[in-house]
Amino acid sequence: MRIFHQIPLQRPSTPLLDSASTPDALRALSRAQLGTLADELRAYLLYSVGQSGGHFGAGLGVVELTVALHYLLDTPHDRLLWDVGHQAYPHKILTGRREQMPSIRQSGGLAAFPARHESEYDTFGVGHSSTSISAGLGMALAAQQKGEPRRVVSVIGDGALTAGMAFEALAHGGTTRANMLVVLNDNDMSISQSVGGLSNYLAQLLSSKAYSRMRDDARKLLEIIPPAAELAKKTEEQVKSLISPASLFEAMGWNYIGPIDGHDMGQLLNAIDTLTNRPGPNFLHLVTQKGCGFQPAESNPIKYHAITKIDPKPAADSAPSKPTFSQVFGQWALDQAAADPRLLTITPAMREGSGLVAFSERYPKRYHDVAICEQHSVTLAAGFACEGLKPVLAIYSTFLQRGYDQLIHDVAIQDLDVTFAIDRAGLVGEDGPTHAGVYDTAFLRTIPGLLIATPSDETDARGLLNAAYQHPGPAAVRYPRGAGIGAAAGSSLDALAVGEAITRLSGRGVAVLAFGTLLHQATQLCQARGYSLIDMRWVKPMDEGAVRAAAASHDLLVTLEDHAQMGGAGSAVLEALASMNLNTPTLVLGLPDSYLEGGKADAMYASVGLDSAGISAAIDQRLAALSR
Ligand SMILES: Cc1ncc(C[n+]2csc(CCOP(=O)(O)OP(=O)(O)O)c2C)c(N)n1
Ligand SMILES: CC(=O)[C@@H](O)[C@H](O)COP(=O)(O)O
Ligand SMILES: [Mg+2]
Repeated sequence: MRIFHQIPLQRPSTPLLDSASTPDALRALSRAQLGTLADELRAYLLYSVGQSGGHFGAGLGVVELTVALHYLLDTPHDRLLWDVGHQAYPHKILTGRREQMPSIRQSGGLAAFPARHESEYDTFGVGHSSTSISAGLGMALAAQQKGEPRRVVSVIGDGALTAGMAFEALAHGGTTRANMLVVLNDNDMSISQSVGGLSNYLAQLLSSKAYSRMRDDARKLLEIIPPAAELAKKTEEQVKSLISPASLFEAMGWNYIGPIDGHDMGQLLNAIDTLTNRPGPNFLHLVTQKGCGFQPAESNPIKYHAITKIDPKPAADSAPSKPTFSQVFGQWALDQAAADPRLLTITPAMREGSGLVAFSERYPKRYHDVAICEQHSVTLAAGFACEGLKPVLAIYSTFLQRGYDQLIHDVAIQDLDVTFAIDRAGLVGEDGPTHAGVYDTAFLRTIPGLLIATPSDETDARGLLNAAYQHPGPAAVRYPRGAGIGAAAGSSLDALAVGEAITRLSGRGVAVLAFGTLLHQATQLCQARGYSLIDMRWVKPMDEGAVRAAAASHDLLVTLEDHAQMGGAGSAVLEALASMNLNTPTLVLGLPDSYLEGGKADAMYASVGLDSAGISAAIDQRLAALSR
């Protein structure tokens, strides 16, 4: 295998890859050519992610696997599913999208993850983890019911396998006769280091005698396994007797083979050929390296989970960057933890993104990475709260969707003291619709007793985190990806008053009621036109006094939020007005009832009229309509 030390800035020469522009063309190559093809694919992947930015280490780790799967399967007739989909760049390159790769994650470009509308080779849309076994099983059982001969392969990482949903699917699949192969891509990494009992268990499988024997003896056998289907059964038994320890997966009804080296093309081809031609549920355990073939990513897979695009001429002295909301939260957690020994933090596998690296180092015993287990993270917090501790769950808005029942049933009904630090609220940009945090206000505000705060800047983020934390029941603070306006967050542990809005500008005619950081898109307009600007701060409890006063003294109310228009804070204002029997005209500005493809977040907001110009135009239009 060729090892790279730098990301090529020039398009590499890839003659074999050029000739394999579709899976059909790939399948015309000889087995002996596949190693070279993998090297070229890796070179192109490095180049194209350098041009576009995006998910990086995971794709590098499945280059050989991707080649082997498309070589052996009759894709797209046979179904190939990628869990999460952040490792699917090599798959996109091999399935006719190579020339578009530099556009991935950009407006009008390729989607960040497999997407059914993008290609017939993308059999299942993803972004969130741990869905591939369930969806693959559904496809395999459908093929059975329809009497269609079809192979189904789901590729899942060791991180994604930690989720309960993956185990629900394994438990079901093992009891069926579905013709399906699950490939476990075990690189001992999630975004951070893999954690938990499953990770320990997989490590045990690797260090078992059987694996050592495989490395010493069975490699030769695997290399000579005849691929023909009629010999599959026999060779499989031979392989199993040599390299398969009794495993949890076997106990669940899966025919487990492995672990084998996921970068060894010969072993991969033989094992996949054998197992995709064997009826019933099969499970292949691969050992791979995240970032494989790119030395800096091999040494630091956390840093290279995803990268920004390579700037060929980086600015000499760029201004110091503003802290992100995640960093503001991380600093707040450190400060609050120093003041209150009851505080602990929980993350479902998003330590880096949530700003908790320093906390995990400073307070290792009060820090809990529960792996990709959002449901568990919510109920775990409930358990801590029952014992008088003060759990703070840092969770992305989009991933909290997974823990909705737990939030209602385990936390809110029991009025437990859990603080939800909801990161990535609003549009997240390049990751696109699967990761948009634009539904949380709607699904949270229907839950009795749960407080919801929407800071407009860093200072308020801190003050509202303090308020949520000091509130003796469940409370959520939602804030967006990236940095805000750069307001000083300070070091105060003082709470902002619960349910109190603040008037930022007092004016006439129009009152903008803003929830969250989009407030700043309206500031200039309000100043220029003499409108009122009210920072609502809380969706729940809503400051009804402020709404009533604004309604009484303005001709038009405008609500503004980085959330779905339907069911969001604007809807809450409309409900408040109705309950107060007020009928002041109200314009609700939020995200439309559609899925927005990924791009730069600012441009995405602008495209739906949620930038200064769009807000101004919408207000003018409504004022004109009112004056008719
Ligand atoms: C439900 C859900 N929670 C969290 C994430 C964020 N996330 C994306 S990739 C990833 C790590 C996945 O690890 P693994 O499946 O082992 O793949 P690897 O990156 O190691 O190849 C996480 C936590 C997600 N996409 N979906
Ligand atoms: C695939 C996935 O879910 C994560 O890798 C996600 O892309 C991280 O997003 P942030 O960059 O916002 O942390
Ligand atoms: Mg992994």
